[in-house]
Amino acid sequence: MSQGRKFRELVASEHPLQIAGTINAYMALMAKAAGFKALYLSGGGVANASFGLPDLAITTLNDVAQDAERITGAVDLPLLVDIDVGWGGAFNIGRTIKTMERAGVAAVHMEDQVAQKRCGHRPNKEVVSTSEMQDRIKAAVDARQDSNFVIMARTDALAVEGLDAAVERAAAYAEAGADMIFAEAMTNLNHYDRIKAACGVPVLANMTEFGQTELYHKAQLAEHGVDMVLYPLSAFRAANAAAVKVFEAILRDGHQNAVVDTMQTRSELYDYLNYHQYEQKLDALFAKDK
Ligand SMILES: C[C@](O)(C(=O)O)[C@H](CC(=O)O)C(=O)O
Ligand SMILES: [Mg+2]
Repeated sequence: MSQGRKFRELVASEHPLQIAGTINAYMALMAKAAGFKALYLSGGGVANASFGLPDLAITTLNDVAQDAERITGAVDLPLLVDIDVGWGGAFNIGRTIKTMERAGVAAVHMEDQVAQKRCGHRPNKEVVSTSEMQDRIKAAVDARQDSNFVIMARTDALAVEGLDAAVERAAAYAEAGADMIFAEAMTNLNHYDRIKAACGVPVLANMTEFGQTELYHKAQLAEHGVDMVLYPLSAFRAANAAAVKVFEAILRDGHQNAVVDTMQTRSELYDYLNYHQYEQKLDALFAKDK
């Protein structure tokens, strides 16, 4: 079964499907072990973590594809990838879709912001016209090889044009061929009901922290028409705060004893990596004559 098909089946069977943001392959292994069934590669995360850059349209297709491929190479769960605005015109978008499919990705989300995009939860966003975004979607749909590969359209319009416009856009994007809708930066639970009723396809809610949207319970979201709940950077933010504490403690104390208890142990690390199995294989392959 293709990864796209797996993703679609999960969306249909989980109410709602919770999707874990995993900044790299090792995080993906941990999210799978914790029980998540679908994973996410954040565009902001690639910019921040892999490049030390802000989420402001600085990273490119190849940057994101490389990180995506590292995750799909390590974990077999379906991966949703943030492709920002698709990185160009129709043929660029087509190339993006083909590259993501080749990288083993299940689904992508592409947004209706202008090329100089911003984080969805920051001020001064601008969106392209509805018809321009419909063209982006048509180019993406046309380029996919597997008809189950998921093209999700994200609308950032709520903050720019208001709810009615965002609802209309969601419907227009589904009509243009988007399989699913990412309702970005909603400020009320009822917004999801409106979007869902208008577009008639599965809807994603973004539970990113410190943004415009309250951190709702998954059951509340499901009651309001949400099919997928995204936690794009939750583990990344937590790991970052932990790292800062460790750096500060080492410099302050001259040793790391005060923070060792907060660390994942060597044996836990090895469990996630299946380390011992690799070692045993080495030993079996290259047995030393004693
Ligand atoms: C989902 C998102 O596009 C991402 O890149 O992870 C961001 C998340 C964030 O900045 O908190 C967004 O919502 O724009
Ligand atoms: Mg993003």
